[in-house]
Amino acid sequence: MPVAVCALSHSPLIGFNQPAKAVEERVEKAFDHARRFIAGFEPDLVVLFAPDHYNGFFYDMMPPFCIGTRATALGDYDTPAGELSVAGSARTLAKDVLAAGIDVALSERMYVDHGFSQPLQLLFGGLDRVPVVPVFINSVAAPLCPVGRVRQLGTAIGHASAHLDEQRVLFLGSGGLSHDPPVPQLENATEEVAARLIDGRNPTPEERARRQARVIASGLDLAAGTSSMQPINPEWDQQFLDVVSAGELRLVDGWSTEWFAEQAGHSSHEVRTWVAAYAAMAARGKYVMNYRFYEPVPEWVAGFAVTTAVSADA
Ligand SMILES: O=C(O)CCc1cccc(O)c1O
Ligand SMILES: [Fe+2]
Repeated sequence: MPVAVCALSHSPLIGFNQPAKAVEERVEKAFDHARRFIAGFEPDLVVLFAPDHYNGFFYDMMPPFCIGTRATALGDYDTPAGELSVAGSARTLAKDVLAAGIDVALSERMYVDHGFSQPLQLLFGGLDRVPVVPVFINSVAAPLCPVGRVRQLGTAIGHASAHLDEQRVLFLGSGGLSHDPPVPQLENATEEVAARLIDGRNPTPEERARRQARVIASGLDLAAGTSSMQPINPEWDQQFLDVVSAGELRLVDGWSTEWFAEQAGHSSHEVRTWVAAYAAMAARGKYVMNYRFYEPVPEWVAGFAVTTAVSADA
């Protein structure tokens, strides 16, 4: 039963902010490579690990991780809105992961944002092109669980995936790497912002536009060197890719939550989605990262990486 991985950064600023033409072309080539890799693999199930940015998950009920048995994309920025084709295997995976002792939450009405919809759009051409199990990994709403727990979640999903009806499973991770976009934090938030983080579903179009304009502007500032935001950290990003490439995922158990934010910005926790995807892969046997692209793209507020991996014995 073959398995494969694709893990890549996302940025909702793609299509809004224009990096240098050469940069954009290199990223587009990386997307092309990922698309061809996936088309060649022909997955009959995609397990998609992604974060949320206070669009679908709020502090009124914030789980460390959650499997959606149904899911709807909200259509933030210019990503598509609508239902994902969630596979029945979502329920099986939730049951098996719980049985393995990992307390994953379950949602029959999961709302997801660009973290999920962008890779589905970019790699498959839409939200409903492939059966998917959406797995939310909290990567912004402090307090976060130890990253080692995310590794264990990935491991449990990997083991459980071996018993599904679907034969060809792609583990897809969406997020990271180093970046620090202006995502608000509950600690020292104003009353108004706190209310939005606790229960901010269904913002008015004006509210959403205002918020998105602020993030878009932050990318232009970062690129212009006029930002007070934490910069992208290419060294940290390359080291993270080295660890994943070497299959040394256990190292993440020693990485503190504070260390991520200090080194690579608050949103660097989105690499938790990579940890889960690669841990799932590792649970199915030794893997080889057969493609690795990296480029810092300040206009998109992202250390931008695209990787794929296959089983070592494939
Ligand atoms: O809209 C938001 O709150 C944050 C948007 C955002 C920006 C850059 C990179 C990301 O990964 C990301 O998610
Ligand atoms: Fe993100």
